[in-house]
Amino acid sequence: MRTIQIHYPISTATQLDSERCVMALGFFDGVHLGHQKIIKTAKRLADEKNLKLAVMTFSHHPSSVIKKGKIIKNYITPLSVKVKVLKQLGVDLLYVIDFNEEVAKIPHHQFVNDYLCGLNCAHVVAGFDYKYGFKGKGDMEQLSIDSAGRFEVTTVPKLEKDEEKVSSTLLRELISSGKVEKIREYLGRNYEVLGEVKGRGRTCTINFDPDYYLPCPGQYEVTIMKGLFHLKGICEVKSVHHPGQLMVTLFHDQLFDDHSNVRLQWDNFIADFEMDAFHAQRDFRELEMSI
Ligand SMILES: Cc1cc2nc3c(=O)[nH]c(=O)nc-3n(C[C@H](O)[C@H](O)[C@H](O)COP(=O)(O)O)c2cc1C
Ligand SMILES: Nc1ncnc2c1ncn2[C@@H]1O[C@H](COP(=O)(O)OP(=O)(O)OP(=O)(O)O)[C@@H](O)[C@H]1O
Repeated sequence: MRTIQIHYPISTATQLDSERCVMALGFFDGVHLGHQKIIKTAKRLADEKNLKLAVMTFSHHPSSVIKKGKIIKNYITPLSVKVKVLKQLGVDLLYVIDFNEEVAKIPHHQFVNDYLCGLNCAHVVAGFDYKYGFKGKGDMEQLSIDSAGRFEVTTVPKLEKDEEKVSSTLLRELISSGKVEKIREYLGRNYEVLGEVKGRGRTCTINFDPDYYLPCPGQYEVTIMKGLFHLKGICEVKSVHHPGQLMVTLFHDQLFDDHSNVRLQWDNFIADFEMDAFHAQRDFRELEMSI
């Protein structure tokens, strides 16, 4: 997969270097099951048309520039992780737009001209609620008008679960309320943080990208994974903590080399420190016995 950073204004060189493609549009934080539906739809079309599969996303969430509603600064999948997941989904070209105030002011028709037609799109795929262009004035109906027949448009209908849109917002609400065990139902995988382990024996430190969106403070049952090694433990998320670092107490000695790359999987919220928010999926006493 080729990753192409795009700074404003988009350069003619980038446009001339582009390859004919089917392009999926969105921020894709988490690359949840709704996002996967967009990307898989685009991949099916790309395979049928023998074109490259492209994804266009942003370096950081538009809310941090537009400052409308909640400003999203931490991510379920920081960009480096999003790149890994998109590559696994078979994406050939990843366009990462440096979303800043100038980009936010691009009118919808100019965005289509310069960033979609300009990057050789034969077919554009996005979800039912995708917005683009200054003030978010462009929507999927407008996209067909703005295309002016230069590319085809596929709108993917809403993927719901329990009559609710599967969304990054919903995932953030689950994570920030400690309901990490429910993430899998919306993400298609458990919530995890990629990082480096330091220390041996029963306690270790995990260093990771500080851009990750962390669960609410409390104690969590976690699994540290490296290849076939899966080690269970307890991780404390403190309200004031070293950004990008977590301590884990393991049930068994770990012998990973320092700075080994590991995955920290969030299994279960056990309790917050006052023990008044307690909803472990397993009996806490049973868990205590196993430590
Ligand atoms: C080039 C471009 C410019 C945009 N400018 C704005 C903007 O000025 N205001 C806005 O609210 N959304 C803008 N958006 C849409 C945002 O990317 C984002 O989808 C929207 O703000 C939030 O949408 P959502 O909360 O419905 O997902 C722009 C999108 C693109 C691609
Ligand atoms: N549940 C869903 N069903 C269909 N399309 C979706 C769904 N969720 C997101 N999409 C589409 O996926 C692309 C990425 O959207 P975006 O990154 O805004 O995801 P989101 O989950 O809606 O995020 P947020 O909750 O922060 O608004 C867009 O084209 C959007 O329309």
